[in-house]
Amino acid sequence: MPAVADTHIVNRERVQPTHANNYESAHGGIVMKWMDEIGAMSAMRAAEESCVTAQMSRVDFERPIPIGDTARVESFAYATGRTSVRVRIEVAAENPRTGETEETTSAYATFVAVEDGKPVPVPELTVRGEKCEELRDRALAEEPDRE
Ligand SMILES: CCCCCCCCCCCCCCCC(=O)SCCNC(=O)CCNC(=O)[C@H](O)C(C)(C)COP(=O)(O)OP(=O)(O)OC[C@H]1O[C@@H](n2cnc3c(N)ncnc32)[C@H](O)[C@@H]1OP(=O)(O)O
Repeated sequence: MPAVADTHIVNRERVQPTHANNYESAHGGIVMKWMDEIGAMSAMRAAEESCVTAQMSRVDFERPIPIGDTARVESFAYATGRTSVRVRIEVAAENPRTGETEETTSAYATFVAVEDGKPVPVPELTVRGEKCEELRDRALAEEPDRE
């Protein structure tokens, strides 16, 4: 049975001029693509199945990520439904020389486990350890209302 900690994924992308908007920082659509990809990996760990993106909500672009910085994209699954997995995704700009970070972007996303394009049940997500419980509880408390 997968646990929240098993779904934690971190990836880094160096922001290159080809990723940029007209303001010398990462294009929002590119950041969202990175978030979608890493979030999907967390969902797949939780679902033990292939997953597709059903919803990306409350994408907050709080700070830009300048060209030359590293985008550190981090995600974890915090809840499951019958066939869906809910994932928290956070991005920080990281100075590659010092490792100093600043939070820039975040979102909540729902992925659905599929087989041949049809939703399939996911296992229960367990939570072990105080830190994971805290992350799960905060995501549940702060996630946007679901319809
Ligand atoms: C060789 C190996 C390679 C491995 C490689 C690994 C690499 C790893 C990197 C991959 C990285 C990819 C990352 C990009 C991922 C994409 O880009 S996926 C492409 C974009 N997404 C799509 O095309 C999905 C299109 N939508 C659909 O196909 C269908 O709407 C869905 C999502 C399958 C749902 O089907 P449906 O028939 O509506 O399902 P339904 O039975 O009504 O509901 C099923 C569940 O979905 C939920 N749901 C449905 N719609 C929504 C919604 N809009 N919002 C929230 N929840 C919803 C329901 O609440 C329900 O949840 P549960 O109560 O079961 O938990």
